[in-house]
Amino acid sequence: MTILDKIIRDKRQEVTLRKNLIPTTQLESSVLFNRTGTSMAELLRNSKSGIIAEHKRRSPSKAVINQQFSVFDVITGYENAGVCGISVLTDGKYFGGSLDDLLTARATTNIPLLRKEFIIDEYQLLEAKAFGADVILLIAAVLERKEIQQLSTTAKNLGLEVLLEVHNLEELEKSLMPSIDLLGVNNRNLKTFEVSIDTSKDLASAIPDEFVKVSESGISSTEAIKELQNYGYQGFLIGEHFMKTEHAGNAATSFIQSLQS
Ligand SMILES: O=P(O)(O)OC[C@@H](O)[C@@H](O)c1c[nH]c2ccccc12
Repeated sequence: MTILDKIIRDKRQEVTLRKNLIPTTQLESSVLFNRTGTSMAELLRNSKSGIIAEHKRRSPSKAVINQQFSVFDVITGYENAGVCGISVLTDGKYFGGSLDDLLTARATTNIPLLRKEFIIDEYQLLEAKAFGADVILLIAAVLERKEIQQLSTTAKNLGLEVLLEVHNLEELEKSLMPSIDLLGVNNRNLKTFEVSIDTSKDLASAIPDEFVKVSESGISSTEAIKELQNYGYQGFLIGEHFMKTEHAGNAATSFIQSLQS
């Protein structure tokens, strides 16, 4: 059993419990439910740097990254750095995140927020909306085409943008559909944790132009970004490289400054 299989097995149990705890009617009565946010896809299309910075305390591949920061400080720092979007991990068991982190982030900034989660059920889309997300993640490695179709259509109807994540050509080919806004290539194999930005380069030409191309994971240099920009990437999802420093916001600031110079 891969780590990804374990995460999904646990996620199914968790979602069943959550559904019993908080009915959908309660999620729908959140003051955030009818909020219209800014489009992350649009910001990325018009940005020079295209950074999506991530709030990430720990991960199965790295254990602890940073447990000290407050969500408020990280989000404020990222906003001041000039990022296009912020990704907030909400999985508790493997990443130490929570929906409360998302809510705090929402209370802190108007920048588009991605709910970084293993989504397998429409209930999680309602949660995303109720806790202030603008974008949701769907991972092709754990979903069938039909599920991607259903979840992305529901997300769009809720006013959420959809970032679809793939790791190889097969996942990409099964996932292309009009209800996807952003196409993310994860440079990290979620089954083996191997990381290579060649994954983004190899898949670039197979991604149709209507999708905003996002390269995810393992990015730690501005050179890598410049290279990926030549392959048509407009979004760059960076977690560890910022979160492992003394001050995530300052790290993002100097990174974006050196990208623009
Ligand atoms: O910390 P990194 O290597 O910069 O990676 C960030 C982000 O891409 C990564 O956290 C991620 C990409 N896809 C995921 C799916 C689930 C959990 C986490 C992820």
